[in-house]
Amino acid sequence: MKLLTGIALVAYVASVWGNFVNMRSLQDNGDQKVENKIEEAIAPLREKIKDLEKSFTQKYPPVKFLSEKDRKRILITGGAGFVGSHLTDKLMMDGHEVTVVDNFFTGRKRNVEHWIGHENFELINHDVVEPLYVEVDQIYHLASPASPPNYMYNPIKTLKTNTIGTLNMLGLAKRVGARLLLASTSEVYGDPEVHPQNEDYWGHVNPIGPRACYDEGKRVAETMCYAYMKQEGVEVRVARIFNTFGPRMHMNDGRVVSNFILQALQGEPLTVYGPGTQTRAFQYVSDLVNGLVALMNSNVSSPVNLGNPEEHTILEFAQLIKKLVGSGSEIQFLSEAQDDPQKRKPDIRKAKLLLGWEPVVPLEEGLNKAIHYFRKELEYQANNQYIPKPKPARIKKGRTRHN
Ligand SMILES: O=c1ccn([C@@H]2O[C@H](COP(=O)(O)OP(=O)(O)O[C@H]3OC[C@@H](O)[C@H](O)[C@H]3O)[C@@H](O)[C@H]2O)c(=O)[nH]1
Repeated sequence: MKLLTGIALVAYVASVWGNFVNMRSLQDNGDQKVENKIEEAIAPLREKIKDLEKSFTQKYPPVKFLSEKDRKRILITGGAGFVGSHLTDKLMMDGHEVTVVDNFFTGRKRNVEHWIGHENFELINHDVVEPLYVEVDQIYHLASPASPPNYMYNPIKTLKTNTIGTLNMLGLAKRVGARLLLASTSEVYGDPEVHPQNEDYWGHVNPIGPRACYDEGKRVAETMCYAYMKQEGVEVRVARIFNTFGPRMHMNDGRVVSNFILQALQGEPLTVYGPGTQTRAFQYVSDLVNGLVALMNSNVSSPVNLGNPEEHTILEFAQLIKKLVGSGSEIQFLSEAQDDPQKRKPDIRKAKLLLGWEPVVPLEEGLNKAIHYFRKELEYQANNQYIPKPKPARIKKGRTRHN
């Protein structure tokens, strides 16, 4: 009897336990399902938090470490512009401390935004027409509108930037003992009677034509450099920059490369001014930047041409861009721009001999990079519903403001 009762009791306890275990596992399964549902719901939130964390921890392009002795404090005027921002990238990545000064007339914060917050980088919104007080070892003086439509838009401002602005920067160089490199231009040769142009050629410039604000502005800027060198002992370098192109040219720049690429990409006619027989030679921006740095750090104080000597007519150039874009755009011939230089090609023997520099990026390779850049820009602008049309190199009617 006792045995039977014991067996019944054990059986009862076992069945109660079994039920309990079953219930627990049912409950566990339920809990698991709820947990899975919650996990599913919060997974996208977790991803969002990860993205936010990433955007807070700013990542910079890789920067070399330079010892105190080798690290220079470098000022770049116009450093948020097309050429200036590529120069900023190179000098930052080489490990220097870079201060960019720009008044954002043609420069854009976007061009240097990837450095904002970096301990070696500083961005100052300042117009070089006003004096500037900073402690630096080298000054790359690039500030000036450079495309004909931009520099003709406000000729008085262009003159002030190239004259007063250059005086201010030379004054700064003198005060702090810095070396100054002036970004001069092939436009100092005007509509040249010597071909190709070497540094000894004095040029052929119309002093009262529409281009004079820039051409003469840069010529007097060169004069100022050598006056400060002779009279005050300031170390100067003068780069005569020939036509340059590449990513970060402004959509509205109005120079031939950006105009043709944008027109070809949008299926619009490529606007050739005049018959298209005028010639130019185009260098890719990275070649120019390497040349500028080589010149700054050389002992060559006389002017040096920096450009790619591969010369093409503007019509050939239009056809090449059409081909590379794969565009069906027509070529449209418009009236000739006043005082447009008819031939231009740099003689770069001096740069080769004294700096060991010459361009290395083939034209088509550079153009493909620029085309890729402008294609992306168009997509970006389309998403923002705004596509600026390139301005033609015509003088604007009416009064412009200058300050
Ligand atoms: O849409 C266009 C734009 C320009 N052009 C022509 O293409 C040639 C090149 O014109 P750009 O405006 O690109 O440049 P430019 O050679 O006139 O001036 C440039 O010279 C060297 C640099 O210092 C400066 O960046 C800039 O002043 C000119 O003959 C111009 O008339 C066109 O045929 N169609």
